[in-house]
Amino acid sequence: MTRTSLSRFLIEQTRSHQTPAELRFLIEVVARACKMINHQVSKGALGGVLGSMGTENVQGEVQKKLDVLSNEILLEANEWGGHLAGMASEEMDNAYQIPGKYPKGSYLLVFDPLDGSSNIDVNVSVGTIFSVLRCPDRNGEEGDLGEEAFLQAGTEQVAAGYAIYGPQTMLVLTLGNGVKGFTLDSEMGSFILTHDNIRVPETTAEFAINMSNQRHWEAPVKRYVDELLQGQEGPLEKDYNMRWVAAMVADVHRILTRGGIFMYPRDAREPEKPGKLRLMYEANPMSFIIEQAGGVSTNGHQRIMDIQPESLHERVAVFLGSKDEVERITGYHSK
Ligand SMILES: O=P(O)(O)OC[C@H]1O[C@](O)(COP(=O)(O)O)[C@@H](O)[C@@H]1O
Ligand SMILES: [Mg+2]
Ligand SMILES: [Mg+2]
Repeated sequence: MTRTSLSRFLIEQTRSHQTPAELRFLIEVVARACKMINHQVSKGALGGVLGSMGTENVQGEVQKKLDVLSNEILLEANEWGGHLAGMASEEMDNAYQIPGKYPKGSYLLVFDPLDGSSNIDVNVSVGTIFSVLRCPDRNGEEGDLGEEAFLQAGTEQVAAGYAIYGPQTMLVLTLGNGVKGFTLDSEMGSFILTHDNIRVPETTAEFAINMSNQRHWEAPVKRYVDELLQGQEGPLEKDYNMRWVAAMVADVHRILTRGGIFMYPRDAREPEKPGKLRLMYEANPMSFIIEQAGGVSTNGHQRIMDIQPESLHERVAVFLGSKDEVERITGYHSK
């Protein structure tokens, strides 16, 4: 059986003029960093990587040792590539400019270095989410690459992907022409194409939401979940199953594999925030992947990828997955 590695796949993309060489190189470097993170994650207690750092990130969340380590791995791997102008991460207060005169590379990389970090210490799947944007053209002007350069709608993404560190380590990638899944062959040290054309089934009987927040939800979400729970006897006339891994990567990966709807609505716990998940690091890359796989992604009111970000660490409500279900709950928001 001939196997297509991620490198081979990317080379073919460049040969057929679908992916610029610089972007190919950037994805290769990110994939290499994900392999290194995978290695650290898999060491667990043996590597002394479990537990908290005792610090907080810009969003006031306690940082795990692996949050910080994964962030450092991604920064270091990408710092000298020449293809990037800057990076932004869930774990850094401000955007990071590649040292040297601006502009340098053509792209910007944004990432959630370790998603689902509450799962680390209990040995459940975690992941890395990333998104690639073009660096705005500044006509050769020098100076700091400010936060504004990153504030681009999700529709501007040129690539997005995630790595999932689970029973198998996989890299799922879109370059804007469908979604491919690569499984890490750890003996060879390479990602091998195993899922050629990932598609989200249009209908589903599975949902994912943190039910413990039910009393804080807004009316449309309460109504929809109540209908799901009524099963056969309710208006949707079928029984639904529920799953919640508490790592967006793992929940989205399941939806890409067998359909479903993922929801993290805004709620009354922190009414001033539009949701928990981060627009730039989580919602936009996952929305790009889901849409490229034939699914739908909204914040209940509009397509997530159409939202114009106003700040780097902006949050957003998320409803994504199988078309019929996402359209139903989005419709409930307008009633
Ligand atoms: O614990 P909760 O509130 O259910 O939240 C789970 C959500 O939080 C997140 O873990 C946030 O990600 P981080 O671990 O990167 O902060 C999502 O992956 C997941 O969907
Ligand atoms: Mg996350
Ligand atoms: Mg994270």
